[in-house]
Amino acid sequence: MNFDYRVWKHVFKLDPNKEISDADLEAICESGTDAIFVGGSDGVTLNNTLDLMSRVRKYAVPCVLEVTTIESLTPGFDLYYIPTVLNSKDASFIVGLQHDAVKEYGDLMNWDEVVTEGYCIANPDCKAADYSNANASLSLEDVVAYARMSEKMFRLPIFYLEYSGTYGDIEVVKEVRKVLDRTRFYYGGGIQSAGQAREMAMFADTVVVGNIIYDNVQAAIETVKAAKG
Ligand SMILES: CC(C)=CCC/C(C)=C/CC/C(C)=C/CC/C(C)=C/CC/C(C)=C/CC/C(C)=C/CC/C(C)=C/COP(=O)(O)OP(=O)(O)O
Ligand SMILES: O=P(O)(O)OC[C@@H](O)CO
Ligand SMILES: [Mg+2]
Repeated sequence: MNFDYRVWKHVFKLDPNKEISDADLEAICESGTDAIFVGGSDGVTLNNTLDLMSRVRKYAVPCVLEVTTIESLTPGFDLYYIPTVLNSKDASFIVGLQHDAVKEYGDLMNWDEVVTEGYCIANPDCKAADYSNANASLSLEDVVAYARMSEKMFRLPIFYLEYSGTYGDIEVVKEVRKVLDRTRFYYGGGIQSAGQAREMAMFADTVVVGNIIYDNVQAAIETVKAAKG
């Protein structure tokens, strides 16, 4: 197990609001992926988060909570990924919810476990865009500027290009690659096959695979080797 998120090339994102059988969960956790992320954009509660965490914890794989609601925060994860939605029209999703959480938990926090993700949501039709009130109809130049801001202005550890639910534009991914050096480049959205995982992994540092887990677990598992090479 390697807990250094800076070397992860492939991660699975499990949604606490979705059912997964024990057999499929075992296959996912033992697939050779670098980490399991727990997160979703709706229906995430403390109960379903705790349930999924305890099931993933049976396996020797790093387990990360991607925090989308303050109610689902719980100890027990290896790392806490905190999104800031760079292209939100609502300051709550850029710094507001994070401010509320740090006010409440600041004294308890182990900052070594906290990793901030600069999210750029590029699929206007996804739930995450709706939930965070993002201006997700972006040109290539818009996305590249958010990537540059993440690294050069805000020194964020992660820039996350989020196409949740749809396969992204490879030309955009290629251009983002060119402007990121120290900030880690996460790509997520619509990966349904080994070929797509391999294509995105040529440019992104870390490939995130989500929904296909629930539709075709075998196809999901094949993305691991494809992304990690
Ligand atoms: C108590 C305790 C254990 C404390 C530990 C200390 C600690 C780590 C504290 C953290 C403090 C902190 C700063 C917390 C942040 C709190 C918070 C609520 C932040 C908000 C972050 C934010 C802007 C969220 C919105 C971003 C977003 C929309 C993400 C969605 C990404 C995603 C999961 C997309 C996929 O969704 P899905 O449901 O799968 O969608 P589809 O159905 O379309 O596939
Ligand atoms: O569910 P998919 O479309 O694979 O996207 C993965 C991840 O980026 C969602 O936050
Ligand atoms: Mg999903």
